[in-house]
Amino acid sequence: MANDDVYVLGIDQSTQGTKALLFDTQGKLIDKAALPHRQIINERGYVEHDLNEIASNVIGVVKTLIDKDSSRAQKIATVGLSVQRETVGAWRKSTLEPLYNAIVWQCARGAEFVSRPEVKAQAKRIREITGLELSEYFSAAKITWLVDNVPEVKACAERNDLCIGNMDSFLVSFLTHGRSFATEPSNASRTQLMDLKALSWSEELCSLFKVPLSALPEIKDSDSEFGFTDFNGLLKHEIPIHAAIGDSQGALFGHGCSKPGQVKTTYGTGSSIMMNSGDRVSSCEHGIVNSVGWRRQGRTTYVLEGNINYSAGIISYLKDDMQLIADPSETEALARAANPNDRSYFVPALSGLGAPYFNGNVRGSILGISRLTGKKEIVRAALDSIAYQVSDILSLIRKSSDVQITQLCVDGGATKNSYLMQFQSDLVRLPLKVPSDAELSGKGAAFMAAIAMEIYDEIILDQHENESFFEPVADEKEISEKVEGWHKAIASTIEYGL
Ligand SMILES: O=P(O)(O)OC[C@H](O)CO
Repeated sequence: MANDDVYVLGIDQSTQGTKALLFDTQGKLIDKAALPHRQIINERGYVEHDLNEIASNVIGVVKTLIDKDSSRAQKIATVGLSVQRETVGAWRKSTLEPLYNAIVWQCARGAEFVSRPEVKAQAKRIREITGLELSEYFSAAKITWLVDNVPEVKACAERNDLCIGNMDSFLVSFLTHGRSFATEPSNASRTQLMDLKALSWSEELCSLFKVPLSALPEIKDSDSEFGFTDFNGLLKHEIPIHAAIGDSQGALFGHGCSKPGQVKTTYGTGSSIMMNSGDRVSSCEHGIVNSVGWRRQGRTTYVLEGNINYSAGIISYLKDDMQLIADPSETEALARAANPNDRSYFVPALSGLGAPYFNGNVRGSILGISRLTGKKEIVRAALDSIAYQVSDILSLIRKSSDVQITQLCVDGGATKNSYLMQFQSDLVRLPLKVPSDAELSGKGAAFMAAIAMEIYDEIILDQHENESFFEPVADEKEISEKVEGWHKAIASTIEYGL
């Protein structure tokens, strides 16, 4: 088959849904399909996903693409998988039958275990081994919960019939009908079970978190051949799954941030701010963690990352809960029309504050209101809070690394808001690059697979079309006064919350 007659597939299995993206040999996105899945949330706030529903959606999105043009069934040459991170499942090795729903990254059910004194006493050691703060956010404590609460998990472990893994290894198992069971370091580094330098499972941590080591997948390079699939007969032939990556790292790769010092921010419900930190694990400030970006052809790229609990999600809150707006697109005009003399701040601690404050008890606030403060000003303060939080994390990343940052690449729905993008650029004093393509995570996975298969040349990572830029223009003194006000607002909110 001539190389100009092939397509590359990216699967983006994220928290809210599953997408299939089809790229041509020039790397142009030619079609996509998406399916949502249920968010299963119980009265205790535990968050789960049905693994069978997700597996069937992966097939469903590929089917939609094939149904539109059946010639695609023989032209797709490879697939890369990008997945929500930390979410973890357990299934039978022999039948692939899930033993429980996947426990989603947002789910705090591991909190009791990580707060036990004997576990907390290991926090420093855990950080030394994994680069991560001890937290129920990562997969390890979620697995502990599965082992302690789902009898079949223990029983299958005893019979050597257990697989435990993140969404990448689950999909690899499912798509290859159990012939492969493998993960890679960008996902494994978010489990809190992987030795960040050795890139292997830590026996010490598996024992601490009661994780049966033999049930964990093999850790391969991110651009390895993970096995072959024909998507349950949808394709005319089996194709190699030639990349797997965590979605945030996939977006970094999709942005083309392949050099140290390159940074991206994703504006989702929360935000991940991530910098390529090169081939070494850096020492970093409290609030920032080290993870693996990817390992390709035997070479590891590390990243520094900070996460915000509530960033662009505040726009949905304005719409659904406060009912101040009918549609997110209204926020830009409202913010631009806001009174410049209004000094109100919106601290969006709707589910506590993440990095760098890490305070789960604090509740949100709106401060500094006056007769100047109305709907427009509240909307602007909410948008500004997104940019302030990103800027706080970026300051920590800057302190953690001596590599100079020269640009911030951004993605996610909120990048359409040019008021927000301009304010972000003014705050971080960096040019912002907004790509025209919205699907950075799936693109990153697809491109990684296609480069590994020599369908694309590495140079494709630097080729972007129709991107837009924002340059810092605001007066620096004015910005630093605003930032000072923001930090006072945060401090007062935390004081009240405690
Ligand atoms: O599915 P997303 O895009 O919300 O990303 C989830 C992250 O990977 C969680 O760490």
